[in-house]
Amino acid sequence: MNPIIEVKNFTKKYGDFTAVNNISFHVEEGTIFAFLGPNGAGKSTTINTLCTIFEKTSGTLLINGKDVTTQKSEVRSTIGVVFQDSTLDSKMTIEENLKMHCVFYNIPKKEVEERIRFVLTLVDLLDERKKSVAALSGGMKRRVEIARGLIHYPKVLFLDEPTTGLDPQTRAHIWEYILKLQKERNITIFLTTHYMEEAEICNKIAIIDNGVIVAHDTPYALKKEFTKDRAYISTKNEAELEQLLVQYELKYEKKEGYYKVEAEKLDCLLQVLSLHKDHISNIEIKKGTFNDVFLEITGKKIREEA
Ligand SMILES: Nc1ncnc2c1ncn2[C@@H]1O[C@H](COP(=O)(O)OP(=O)(O)OP(=O)(O)O)[C@@H](O)[C@H]1O
Repeated sequence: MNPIIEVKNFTKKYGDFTAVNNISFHVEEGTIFAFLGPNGAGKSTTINTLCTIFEKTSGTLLINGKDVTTQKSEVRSTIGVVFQDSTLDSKMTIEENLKMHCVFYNIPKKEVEERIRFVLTLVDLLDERKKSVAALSGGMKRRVEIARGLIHYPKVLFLDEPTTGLDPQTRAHIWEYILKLQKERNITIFLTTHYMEEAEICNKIAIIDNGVIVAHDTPYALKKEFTKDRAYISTKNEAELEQLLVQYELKYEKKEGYYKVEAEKLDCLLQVLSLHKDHISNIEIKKGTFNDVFLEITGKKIREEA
């Protein structure tokens, strides 16, 4: 596949402070890429530099082969951006906001109507086009922002926390649109999120912490490397279970009323369970989660305050 975003040895300093420290990664065309990290990790700094808003300190950042420092206007015509905070004019209607954006992008007048229809159809808002933005729900506003980000038919769409602050149902809808854009339009999506279940939907994830990329892979590979499945066993004969766990070299922790056992060596675990089956009062096997991946790699939860 073709890398549409290429970042090599990117560093960004604010005065003496290094916010992003020599990171490299690439994003394949037509994929969904998630940039994950705790507060202050360097996500916005990277996204803003890729979108030509901030200047890099050093390194190379290319979008569709164009340099974000020396070919700004070529890059801008290739990308759409949806920021965390709404930048819609709430005094105007949906349609007026989109028309204004067409002017910014020098879209020929004869194409404006067709493009507005196209992008509003994508986010299911065509019938609402005459509504004032001030009257829209948070989820609808976000959909208008996505439509606006697509009006110049970009190849790459940047979404900075596209679903933050939205209720679960609206978040699910926004995701339907994101997946539709990828599947039907082959648009590359670069997003930041702190919802783990969203990161798991993406094709690739880069985890950034303190300005450094600490992991970069598919959700499946990251889970495989950084999480462990566990069995939670309650028994009526603790002495026997402990003796079997030791005998079969299974790592375990004794908790209040149950044993937490690492389920990596599945053969051994099954053997222990079969030998001990008459004493087991309850058993549950839990898969490792993406939260475990993040915790394992960064040593902190994605949002410490959450
Ligand atoms: N203009 C600036 N001047 C000085 N330091 C800054 C500036 N902008 C950001 N920083 C610092 O750079 C680091 C990275 O910030 P950045 O906004 O990129 O993080 P982030 O991962 O997007 O965080 P959040 O999830 O909170 O938005 C932080 O320590 C931040 O305080």
